[in-house]
This record gives sequence, structure tokens and C-alpha cells, in this order.
Amino acid sequence: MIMVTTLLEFMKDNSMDIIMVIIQHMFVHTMNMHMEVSKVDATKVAYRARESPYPLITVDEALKIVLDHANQLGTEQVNFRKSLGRFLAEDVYAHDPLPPFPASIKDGYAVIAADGSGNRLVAGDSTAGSVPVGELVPGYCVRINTGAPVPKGADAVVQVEDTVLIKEADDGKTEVEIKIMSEPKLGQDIRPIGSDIKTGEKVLCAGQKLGPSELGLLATVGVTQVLCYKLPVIGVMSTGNELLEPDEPLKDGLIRDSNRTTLIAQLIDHGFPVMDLGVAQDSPDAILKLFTSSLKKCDVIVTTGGVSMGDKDLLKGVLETDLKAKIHFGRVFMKPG
Ligand SMILES: Nc1nc2c(c(=O)[nH]1)N[C@H]1C(S)=C(S)[C@@H](COP(=O)(O)OP(=O)(O)OC[C@H]3O[C@@H](n4cnc5c(N)ncnc54)[C@H](O)[C@@H]3O)O[C@H]1N2
Ligand code: MOO
Repeated sequence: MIMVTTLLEFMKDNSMDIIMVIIQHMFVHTMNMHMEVSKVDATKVAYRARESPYPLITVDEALKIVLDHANQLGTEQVNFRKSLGRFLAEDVYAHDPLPPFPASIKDGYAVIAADGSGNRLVAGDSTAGSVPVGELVPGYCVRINTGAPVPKGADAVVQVEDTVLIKEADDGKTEVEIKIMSEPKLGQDIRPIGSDIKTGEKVLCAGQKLGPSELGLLATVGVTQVLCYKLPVIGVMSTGNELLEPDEPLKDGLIRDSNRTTLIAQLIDHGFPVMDLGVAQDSPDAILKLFTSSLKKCDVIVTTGGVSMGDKDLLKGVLETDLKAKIHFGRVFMKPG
């Protein structure tokens, strides 16, 4: 269902001169895969329908029909680095807290708040990536950087801006004593363990689309393999005797196929794996042949052309007569349609 939602987003975005025919995966199993001679009789032009049998329906109704009839594809494990744009098929939980240790929010000094403002001897330092040794005792502070572990005994951090240097070692490499100019509050500028993410917390929900932030979250919690819904392989097919490839010179009565290029680019833009199915000529056999081979390779087929009232509009006949497909709708209130 999730994949179809994306497809619908795609459909909503596209107000092109196209009619989309969505063939569900299940047809692959129910149709006769070896049938390549169509039973559609396209020769009786005089007896073709003079009215469309399809009622006009709204875009919303059309989208609902697609959603109601689309099959959900299976799931697969995906490395998180390759999961951008995919949809989660499972909830993701944090196995560790974030931060995993009390961490400083500022560059400054770890202190004991109860010592108040005033002078402190500098007992050492704690930089990001280090493990501070020992326990802070009253009257002392530890120089600390943002993200570094707050040493045992300390319960506040005072930013460097709120301190002055009282005494340094002769070589200037070490601070010996500083003065805290502001009264430290308990817990000030410390991120306690698990304050961002608690152990066991659900960080992502099944069904969520994975964007850049979600990938960062997966990296944070160390979940590098995620269960995602499979993406539908979408085939794009043009129909029509008049269509040339884009690199071909024009000939009498012919035009270049532009729909296929546009649709393929749009589908790629939406993150789908796409197959270029080429052009089916305007004959029932040609359409059936291309459909039959395409259904083995694609979950969804998007076609353009050949669905209106002309005697060469043969697509729907092939779908119903040869492939035993059900056409759920044929006309949508939409301009261009
Ligand atoms: N008697 C009626 N005729 C038409 C009706 C109608 O209600 N009654 N509706 C018109 C409208 S609106 C449209 S839209 C078209 C829909 O026709 P099809 O979807 O069957 O498309 P075609 O007839 O095959 O082609 C229409 C037009 O588009 C050009 N085309 C087709 N494919 C491509 C492609 N891949 N790249 C570039 N151009 C393409 C094709 O050459 C035609 O010019 O029906 C109207 N007629
Ligand atoms: O795109 Mo047609 O020309 O309105 O259905």
C-alpha cells in the first residue's frame, strides 16, 4: 500500500496528456503467458463503439480505486545507506541511550554547582572522545569541550565566556586556576544520559518514508539494516505507429515519442526502478506481445496513447479480451486528461 501511495503522489503530480493503465502484479499469474496472437478483431472499424462505455470519474475517485485494488509488494532488508526514499516495513527502536554518557553542551568547565561562583583549581580536562579519570572534588573544576563526557562528581558546566583566567603554568600550556563569574545551576549545560533518545524508544515507525533525517537517525542508533517494502518495478510503454525515437529525423506523418522520456524521468525522480518498454505499434498482436513480455518483468506498467475512441485505440481491447484484465476506470475529470 505504501508503494502505491508513492505512485499516487506521482500520479497527482502529473497532469499530462496521458491515460494510465495500471496492471496489478497478480495478472502475471492469472494470464496465459504464452498467448501472443490477439483475439481482438480490429478489422471491423464500422462496428467500433461510438460512445465511451466508461463513466467520467473524479481524480480522487480514480486514486481511491487504484489504492483499493493495488497489491502490497513484499519486504526486503536494505542497507541504511541505500534506503533513501524507501518505506519502512518495521518499527525501529534504539538499543542504546543518546547521549550514552552525560555530555557537555558547552566549551567551558565542569564544576560542582554547590561550590557557587568564585575561584577553582583546574584539575585536568575532558575532550570529546576521551574518558575522564577520577572524580571531581569541591574547589576544583575540569576543562571540558562540547560533547565530552562530564566527569564523575561534576553536576554543572560553566561556559568559558563566564570565566576568567586567574593563573596559568609558566609555559602558558596549562590553566592552573580560573574564576567562575556566574552562579552555576544544578545540571546546567549537561545533556543527561538518554535525554535525546532513551533505550528501547521507538525512533521510526513502520510505513515512514526514509529521508535524509531518518537516515541520520538510523546512523545514530546504529541500525544499519532496515526492513523496507519492495519498490515496484515500473515499465513505461508508448503506443502508436506515428512514434519515432528522439534521435530519429522526422518523416512524413511521424512525430518523436516524448511521453516515454518524460514519464521515465519523472518516475526516476520519484525513486522508482524503471524499465523502458519501448513502443508498441498500433496492432492488437504487437500490443499483446509487448505486454506479455513486459508483465514478466514489471510490477506496474504505465502506457500512453491508444485508449480513446479511434479505430487504432486498441489497448483496452487487448487488456480485456486477451489478458482478461479488469479496467476499473476509463475517463477522469482532468484537463489535460
Ligand atoms: N472521438 C473522440 N476523440 C477523442 C476524444 C474523445 O473524447 N472522443 N478525446 C480526445 C482527448 S481529450 C485525448 S487526450 C485523446 C486521447 O487519446 P489517446 O490517449 O488514445 O492517445 P492517442 O490517440 O494514441 O494519441 C493522442 C495524441 O498524442 C500523441 N502521442 C501519443 N503518444 C505519444 C508519445 N509517446 N509521445 C508524443 N506524442 C504522443 C499522438 O500522436 C496524438 O497526437 O483522444 C482525443 N480524441
Ligand atoms: O488530454 Mo485530453 O486532451 O484533455 O484528455
